[in-house]
Amino acid sequence: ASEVAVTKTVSLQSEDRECIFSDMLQRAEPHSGTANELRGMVPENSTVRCNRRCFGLWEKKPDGGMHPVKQGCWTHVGNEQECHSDHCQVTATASLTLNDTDYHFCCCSRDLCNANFTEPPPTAETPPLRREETALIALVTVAIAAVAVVVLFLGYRMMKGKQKHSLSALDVMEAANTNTAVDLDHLKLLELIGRGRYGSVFRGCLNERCVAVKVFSSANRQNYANERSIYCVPLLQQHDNIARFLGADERLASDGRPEFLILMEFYPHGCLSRYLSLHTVDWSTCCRMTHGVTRGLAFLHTELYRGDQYKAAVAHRDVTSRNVLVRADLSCVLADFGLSMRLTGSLPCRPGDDETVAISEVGTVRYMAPEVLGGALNLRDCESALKQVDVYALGLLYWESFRRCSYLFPGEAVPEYQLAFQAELGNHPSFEEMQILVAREKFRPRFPESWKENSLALRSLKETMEDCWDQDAEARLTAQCAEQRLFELSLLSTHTAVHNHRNLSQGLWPPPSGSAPSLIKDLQVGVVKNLQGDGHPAAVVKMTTSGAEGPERNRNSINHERQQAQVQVQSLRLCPCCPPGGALPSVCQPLTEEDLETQKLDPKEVDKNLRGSSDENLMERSQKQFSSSNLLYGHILQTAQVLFRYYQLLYSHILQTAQLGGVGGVETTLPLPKLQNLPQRPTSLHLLHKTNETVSASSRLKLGKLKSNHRQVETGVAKMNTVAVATAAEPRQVTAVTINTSTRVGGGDPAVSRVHSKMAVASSYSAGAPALVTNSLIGRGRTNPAGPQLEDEDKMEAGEDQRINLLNASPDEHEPLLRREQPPAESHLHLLQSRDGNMVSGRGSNSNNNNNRTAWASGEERVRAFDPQTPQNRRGRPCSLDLSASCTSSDDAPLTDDGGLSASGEKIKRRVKTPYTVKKWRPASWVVSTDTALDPDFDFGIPKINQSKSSMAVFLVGGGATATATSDPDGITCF
Ligand SMILES: Nc1ncnc2c1ncn2[C@@H]1O[C@H](COP(=O)(O)OP(=O)(O)OP(=O)(O)O)[C@@H](O)[C@H]1O
Repeated sequence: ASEVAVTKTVSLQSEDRECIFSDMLQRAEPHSGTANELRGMVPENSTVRCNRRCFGLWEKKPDGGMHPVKQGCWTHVGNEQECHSDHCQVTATASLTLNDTDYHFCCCSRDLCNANFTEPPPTAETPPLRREETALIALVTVAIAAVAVVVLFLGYRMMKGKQKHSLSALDVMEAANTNTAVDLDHLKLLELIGRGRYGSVFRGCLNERCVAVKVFSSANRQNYANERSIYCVPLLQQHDNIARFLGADERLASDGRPEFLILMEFYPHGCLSRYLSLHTVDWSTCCRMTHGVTRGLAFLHTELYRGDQYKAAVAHRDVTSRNVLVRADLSCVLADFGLSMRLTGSLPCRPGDDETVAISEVGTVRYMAPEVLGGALNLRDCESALKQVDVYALGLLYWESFRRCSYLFPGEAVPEYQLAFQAELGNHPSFEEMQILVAREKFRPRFPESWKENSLALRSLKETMEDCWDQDAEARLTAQCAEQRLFELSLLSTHTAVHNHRNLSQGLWPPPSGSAPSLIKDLQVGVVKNLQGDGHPAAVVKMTTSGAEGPERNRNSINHERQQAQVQVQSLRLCPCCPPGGALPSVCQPLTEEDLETQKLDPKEVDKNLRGSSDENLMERSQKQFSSSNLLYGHILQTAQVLFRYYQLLYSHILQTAQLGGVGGVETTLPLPKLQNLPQRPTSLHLLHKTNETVSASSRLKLGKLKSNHRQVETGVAKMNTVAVATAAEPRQVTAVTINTSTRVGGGDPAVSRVHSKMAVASSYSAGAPALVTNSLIGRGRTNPAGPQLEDEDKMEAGEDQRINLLNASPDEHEPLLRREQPPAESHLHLLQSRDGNMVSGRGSNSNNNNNRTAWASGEERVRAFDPQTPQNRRGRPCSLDLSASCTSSDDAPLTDDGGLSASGEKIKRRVKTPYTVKKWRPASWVVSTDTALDPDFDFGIPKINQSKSSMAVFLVGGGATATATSDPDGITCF
């Protein structure tokens, strides 16, 4: 036991420590501490004997010095591992701040180790932060994170942009069928050939090849990038009427700044305005030029899929005659896509945002559409709106072009070239001036004085221009429709179309021959030329039904396929309105041989024309139904079929008339040609004349400014509607039919036969069934809706200053371009998804026909784009100049082979009610009598029926097979 006690004592003694003792707080004696008491230890010289551990507490005085507060034995029972150090080391956790005084605590386990303290090592834990510091740190952290995110995002964007550019470059190579071998180092710039708003154009030489090089300064980089990216739109470069792109590059200019180059094919004639300022053009050239531009634009506007390639619809947004280039063969291409914009399924503009401004306020002021000038662009349907803007400018381009068409100014000087509105506003119209003139006053370029001639070509041409620059954007033609119109115009023989009129006006027709004429000319119906001739002489149906008297009558003709023309009338020379054996009325003149000649077309040539106007490049590749010519051909064929049937009936009627009227030498019964004899490829379309206008220029002005319904009425009825009625018998006589005009019918006394009525009747002598009801027009007046159209050439400033500067300066060069200095609208709009969630092929466009999408696989969209009856077409305005064909809906079955007399009432209704323009439709009535005797209630053969002004009716008089209404006048059936 004593040994154990000794061991314990030794052990206790070994654990004892001598610690410094002080207590500045209580001034206590060292021995007064509880622990010391417990252990019974006695302090020695401010030291105290402790059990193993000492401690010290120091405070930091304001002077910075550390003073002990308390030192002694550390008796805290805690972690046994604590305080085992030989040095009294202050730890972060043992430091605290009280009342702004820092206290340092330490403990240790060596004798006198608490006499002083040691600072914690620098790696020791940092003291806890204050709240403000923490908040600050958090804030800074968040800010840094945000900046990092932004930087990352921008970096991503830049990377994407670079990727895009490099992709574009690849596309460029692909599209231009070039490769990296195109070495711009070998490019030589030879001469400056033009200067635009965004760059200068040089003729250059690259590897022996003549090229055009458009050089953009760095300020116009965006324009350059946009133009390049549009050229790279898949499939675009395959189109014949889009300028050929050869490559793009950037390099350092002599001043050290970057400049950007676009290489293009060199077009020796330069731009269209330049060419037209130097040359006049003939009809076919002019048609070909304008048709080419239109074809290019139509293609640009069309959304296409071919295999895995997708071509977005693109709006050009700067269609001007300076942005059309002329090839050596005088065909034209669309160029300058610096402001162009991809249009896709989604709506690109949102009202109110900056992009919207970029979308709407671009272009050349002179060619800006009224809705752009007036800030009324339909931003809810940008795709359509932007296409309509293009078509407006296209109309102006037509005007500029055809004013230089020598064939439209026979016997007089062709006026100097003028830009649109140049006569009114000079070379540099301001935006405000254009706003007033075009948007507010609805003014449009005037048609030259000599264009008032109501020839077929001129009327169709003017109508097409007007339909392009219509104030109502939605009523404008689509580019596809315009293309079709131009194609049809190009098929017209101007010589006939223009000169016939004049010949007739001047009474140049030869006197009637004694024999029956082989020519029957329907002065109201128009012209149909068929392609497939067989060498037989052509026949022309000529029939006077226009009420307009005198030399200013409309003079159209129907010229059928020669096979048909041969239909047993080769020896017949008969003017249907001539009294038998009587003097030939002045209006009833047979066609001259010259006219006959002009009606004949070389089938090969026309075939070539047809082929040439198709999108054969694409078609051949895809073998899909893209080709417009196919569709056109469909239209043409349809037209020909309808007209041919009309011709058959007319012909029959004429023969019957001749028979009844005692014209000798004519067989009384001639079988109608069958439908299967129809021409396979008609060459031209039926185009209607109007009666000559008698309104004065001033009244035109007023009418034009009012953009009245007047024109709408006329366009509504100015086309032929052909209706085949009943089935049984062969038609014998058909009379027709004018509105607001006087008409000669039959072969009797002109005084009797003249019908002066709002409604004209064709009394039909028939074996029981009326055969044909024809409404051929025709009111008076003008067609130009927008403004005074007669150009007073005297007022036109002539002279050199009117000419555009051929090389370096455009009259518009310094025109303000109403575009903010921001990137021209990011043209890459969402591809497939429309805002309303529809996919490209599905989005409707509130009846707009401007959203043309072509599915290469089916061609269906393309078909719809051409079909005037589809809801996609604006306001029912037909593409074709031929009402009877173009307005026939696709589900209108063609007339049957048995003579075409089986059309149902429904079909009749549909066909008759197919308006030229829906909104502009005005009533017309057709009455067909099935009685051989005129009803006494008829006034000059016309029943007195109150014609509704808001509806149209077709009446079958006396014994018609179909009766659908009970309230009609007796004996008259209203369909
Ligand atoms: N590929 C080309 N071949 C021949 N001449 C060209 C070619 N490209 C342009 N030019 C000529 O250079 C002129 C300037 O063309 P550019 O496209 O730079 O300007 P612009 O179309 O006149 O004006 P903007 O660019 O402002 O619309 C054209 O008017 C044309 O005469």
